[in-house]
Amino acid sequence: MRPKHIGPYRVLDTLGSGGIGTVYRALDDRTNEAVALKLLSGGPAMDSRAAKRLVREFEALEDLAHPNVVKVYDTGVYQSSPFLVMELIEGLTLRDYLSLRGEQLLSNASSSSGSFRRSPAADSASRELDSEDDGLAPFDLSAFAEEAPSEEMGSGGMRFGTTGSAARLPVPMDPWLGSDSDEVDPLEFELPYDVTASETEPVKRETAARLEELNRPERVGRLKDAMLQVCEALAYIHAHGLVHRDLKPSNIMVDEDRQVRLMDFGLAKFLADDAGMTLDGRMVGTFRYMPPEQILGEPLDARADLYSLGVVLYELMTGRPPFDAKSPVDLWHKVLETEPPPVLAINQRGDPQLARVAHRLIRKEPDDRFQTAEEVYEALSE
Ligand SMILES: Nc1ncnc2c1ncn2[C@@H]1O[C@H](COP(=O)(O)OP(=O)(O)OP(=O)(O)O)[C@@H](O)[C@H]1O
Repeated sequence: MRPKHIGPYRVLDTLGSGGIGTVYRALDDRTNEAVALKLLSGGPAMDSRAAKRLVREFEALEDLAHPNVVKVYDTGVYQSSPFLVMELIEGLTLRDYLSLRGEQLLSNASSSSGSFRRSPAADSASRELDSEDDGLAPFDLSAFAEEAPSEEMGSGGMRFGTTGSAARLPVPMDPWLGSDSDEVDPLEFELPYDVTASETEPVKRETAARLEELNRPERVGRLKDAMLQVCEALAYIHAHGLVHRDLKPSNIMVDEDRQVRLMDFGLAKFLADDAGMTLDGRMVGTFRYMPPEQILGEPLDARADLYSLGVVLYELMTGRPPFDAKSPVDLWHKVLETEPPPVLAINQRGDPQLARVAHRLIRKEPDDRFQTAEEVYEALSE
């Protein structure tokens, strides 16, 4: 049940749930200011001492201040669960922002009174975009999709080892590979053509239309601009010694002024060790965006985030992830052993510069990638 009050914050409604908790829209009783409050609950079980310890670590996030990084105002413990109070972003996730309907929502917002409040209707409309308008991969169909499992896949959450869906290396746990994930086909998204087939393979009409939508100059311009802002945010958090570890489109929001905010940075660090594992061996992060070194349980650095950024860019350019599979083991195998189809083989009219950047970001060896977010920024600006 939704709490009415969490500390001095009056809970107004639920913005959504993710792998480690629920985000509420709330009002600070002291200032009457609207905030977003993230109450952690899906992570490792903890007593109030552990929660307090975690909150003390979260306090470091309050010192961060950057226009592209969501502001953390406050932290606390509510019934043994840590919470973070953040700037409330009235906006869309990056994927929705880049969709046609997202564009409409944004232009309506800026042409009206300027208030861009995500209504539940807008949220559900934007969720539909993935399957209908945007031509994007069926994130919601795969058990290892990046989007909120609680909303779209029942109990299929896997991020931060959500209850009943934990995965350990080297052997993924059975519940995760159970019947639910077998029933859905994460490869349902149709490629414009079989990349292994002859060049004369006909391009399906509706798929060509989807690609056309992905390549609209307005959309590509917004994609590039958003990527530049994400690079600025990453450069900032990396300079502060943080690795995001769970970068994905739903952790990137864009407001009506087209200002990007990176969310959930640093949380993973506090929930996992250097290699991205929790104490009980569960992986922190979202499988689809994990670099090889994270899959292998190796220590992570800022270049892990750059890999995830590359997956995001690849997806947003092609409508499908670079690696897709029906089980985590297959996915990990592909990430470790195979090369993804070239962006421009899937989307022939994709922006070549962006495609080059995406491929360099998703190189398997961290040394072969761009080494810093600043380098990515420069490559995108060329
Ligand atoms: N500061 C914020 N302002 C407005 N909406 C937010 C804010 N933080 C999160 N949200 C929204 O709340 C919902 C849940 O967020 P949450 O971060 O819990 O989920 P997630 O990103 O899907 O998963 P994960 O826990 O793996 O990051 C998302 O729809 C997100 O856009």
